[in-house]
Amino acid sequence: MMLEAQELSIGYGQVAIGTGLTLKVAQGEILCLLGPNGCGKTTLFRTLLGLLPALSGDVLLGGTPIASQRRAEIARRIAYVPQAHAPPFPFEASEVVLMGRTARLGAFAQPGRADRVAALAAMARLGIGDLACRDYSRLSGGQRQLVLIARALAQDTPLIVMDEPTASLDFGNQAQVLAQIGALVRDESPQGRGVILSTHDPDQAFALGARVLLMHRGGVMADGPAAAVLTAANLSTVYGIPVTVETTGSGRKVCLPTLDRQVTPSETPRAIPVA
Ligand SMILES: Nc1ncnc2c1ncn2[C@@H]1O[C@H](COP(=O)(O)OP(=O)(O)OP(=O)(O)O)[C@@H](O)[C@H]1O
Repeated sequence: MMLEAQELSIGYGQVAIGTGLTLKVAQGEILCLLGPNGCGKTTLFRTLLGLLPALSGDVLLGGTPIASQRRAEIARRIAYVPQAHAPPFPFEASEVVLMGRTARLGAFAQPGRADRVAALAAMARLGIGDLACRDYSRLSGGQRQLVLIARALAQDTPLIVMDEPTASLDFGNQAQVLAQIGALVRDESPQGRGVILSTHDPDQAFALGARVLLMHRGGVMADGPAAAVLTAANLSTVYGIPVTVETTGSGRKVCLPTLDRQVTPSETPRAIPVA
């Protein structure tokens, strides 16, 4: 299963947020999307999932344009972990996870016992079995994020798209979730799963051994292995601050902003009017 986009333009109405976006991710791969606030990562995800129409270009899921696929069909191929928000209605956390099973069943189908078992197993795997009966709307931001990741696991798809999956997690849970993402990609079905995630922490791309797509000024600045894309020069250009990339004693690369030589904050990209 492969998700790919060719020369995609993304945006809202007549206003393009990004253009010329070409990317692909296959099972067994992690693609890490990095770019400043407001550069269009969430917009790109919503377009890749068929939730927002592309302004131009195609999104192919399993070789077929996503616009021609039914929602239940898409939900069997790709799960989405959005940024966690408080929902307007109270649900038990396990019911939220169960929605991952319902999504793949299609309209009117009811989840059965096997679906409930799968939902609880996904929660147990992420170490949040004890949250099953808690009111989701009263969980902390980080607990909600873990519930949404469990929902994606329960959906059991070959591809998962995660929008800043570690954003509201504490230090320990960030490491736990990164380890889970690594495991998901490696040890599931023979081909593994594919994951696309966005993050504001370039070190995570190194930790995951991910391929990186670096967004800048409405386009793709670079796409390739983390070590090739996350150079001091590229990071300094994209984020507008001096950055060095160093190697730790254990051999992992880390990115360090130089705090005493701050230049201008990275500017919020302006929308590109469609001609
Ligand atoms: N529904 C909408 N209608 C019009 N413009 C929108 C809408 N949603 C987002 N935008 C604009 O699109 C641009 C890209 O937003 P998006 O949320 O995709 O960025 P992002 O890279 O995910 O940001 P962050 O890193 O801060 O989460 C922003 O300028 C934002 O204001």
